[in-house]
Amino acid sequence: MVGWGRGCGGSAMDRWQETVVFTESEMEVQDESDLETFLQWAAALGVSDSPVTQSEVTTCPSPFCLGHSICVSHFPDAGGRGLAAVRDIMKGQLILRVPKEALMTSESLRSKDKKLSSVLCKYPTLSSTQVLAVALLNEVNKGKVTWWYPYLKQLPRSYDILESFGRLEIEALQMDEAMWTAERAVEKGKMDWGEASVLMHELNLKPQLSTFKAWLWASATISSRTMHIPWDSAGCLCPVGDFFNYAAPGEEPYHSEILKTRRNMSPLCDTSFGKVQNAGKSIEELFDANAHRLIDAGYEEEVAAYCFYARRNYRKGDQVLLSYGTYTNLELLEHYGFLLHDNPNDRAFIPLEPDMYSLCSWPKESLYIHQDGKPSFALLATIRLWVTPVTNRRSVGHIAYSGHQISAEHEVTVLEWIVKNCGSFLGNCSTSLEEDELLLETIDKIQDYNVSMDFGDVSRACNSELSAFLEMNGRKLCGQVQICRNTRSIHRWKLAVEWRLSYKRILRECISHCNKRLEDLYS
Ligand SMILES: C[S@@+](CC[C@H](N)C(=O)[O-])C[C@H]1O[C@@H](n2cnc3c(N)ncnc32)[C@H](O)[C@@H]1O
Repeated sequence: MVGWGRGCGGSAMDRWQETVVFTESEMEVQDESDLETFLQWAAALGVSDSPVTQSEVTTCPSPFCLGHSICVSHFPDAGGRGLAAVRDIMKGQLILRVPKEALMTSESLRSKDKKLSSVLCKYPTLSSTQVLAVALLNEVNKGKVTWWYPYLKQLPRSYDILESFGRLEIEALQMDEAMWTAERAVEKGKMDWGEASVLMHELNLKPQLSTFKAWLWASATISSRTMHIPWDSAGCLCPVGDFFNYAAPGEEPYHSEILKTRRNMSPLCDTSFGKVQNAGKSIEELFDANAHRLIDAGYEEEVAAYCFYARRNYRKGDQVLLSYGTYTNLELLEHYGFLLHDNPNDRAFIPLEPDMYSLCSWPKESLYIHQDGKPSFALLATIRLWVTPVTNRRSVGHIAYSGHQISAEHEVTVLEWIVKNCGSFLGNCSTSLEEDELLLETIDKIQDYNVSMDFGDVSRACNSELSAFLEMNGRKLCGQVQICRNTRSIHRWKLAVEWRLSYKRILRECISHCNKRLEDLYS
């Protein structure tokens, strides 16, 4: 348990600054009284679902409620701390409003800190995300005296985004594409930190707040919690608004496409999707006008607040969820440090012959397999052309491009090609799908760290992975082992194994999808 202000050595403040950022080996436990203090702080700033001014803020019915719609609650299987409906909520209703004064942005932090502002002016080449990371660490450096203290104490102590993955966790991803994404994220983190180090030194940050670990914390806070604002590409930290856990957006194609194009703007950027024309309307009119909007949330200039709306109906007690955007599981891991076991937007790629990529004009990223195992339109069309003799491709190209099979006989070749390639891809992985399932069970047992256990069931391939992992954490694998207690590291390893397993399951689905189609064609 993280001990706020307890234990010996150093001041309580030093320990807070250390634990808020660095605790890797211990369970995260949020203190209820801190949460209550934070919610009172937020309510005093006008964080509520009521379209009222700060002076009119009403008292909350429960210490963990904000306004009349939501309260902070815990959802162990769906994101941990989150927000629950305290009444039945209708799609489109306003559920939370966070005034601009309560948003933490680079601008708001700079404007109240002359030193930060003057030092930042000397480093105009830093990216807006680097600036926000430095400003955040600078705020943590102030300890209890910062105005943001109640909010900062609510931030997670550590994160599981790819940038924070170690060597073995990266290797556990197994697929080149994912390992490369993780390596790139780590390198980028190191580079960003290196570039900002001089500035942090100039700000006289405490040594523990200038380390790469501290940087990772700030960077992950920004990656997983900021919301889109129009005036700063780093986004803003939105107290209470950042307690909403994620639900994948619905499968409506129009919706998904738009979200996709907006995704690169900022994490949680989906939240400004579909802004309505608000000019000249009163606050009440604006809230009514939003009843039929599609979006979850966005910053609304006219009311100077971040406003959140229910994207569907909720029953009292349900978790109210937010769509941060359309993400594959790898993207969720990269930006948010979690994945969904049933993610409708997940996808898998199989290696194709180099010439196949140039065969059609579709981008490489469009040649994938959907989560339900169906090949994407572009992948299927590409394979249909590929298995066609070169001399015939010109004459049948238009059929392939239109998404139709060229002939039943030809389609058999296409489907057999897919089955064979998915199969050989799975066969080339260092562990099988079944071995990964078994390994996950073992990791679950390790996480139950009160027991000493037998690893007899783990396959040879997974056994070496398990040994390497335990050795890295100072334990030896010899039948019965004492359980390693680096819970964070185990959790990341588990995420990596879950990720590769979900990837392999897509390929297995693809094989059975193609086999079913083949049966139909043979019959
Ligand atoms: C914006 S915060 C949401 C609130 C967060 N649970 C908290 O306690 O502060 C985003 C983080 O919540 C977690 N999260 C959100 N949705 C999740 C989900 N559906 N499943 C698992 N974790 C989720 C992830 O750790 C993610 O990085």
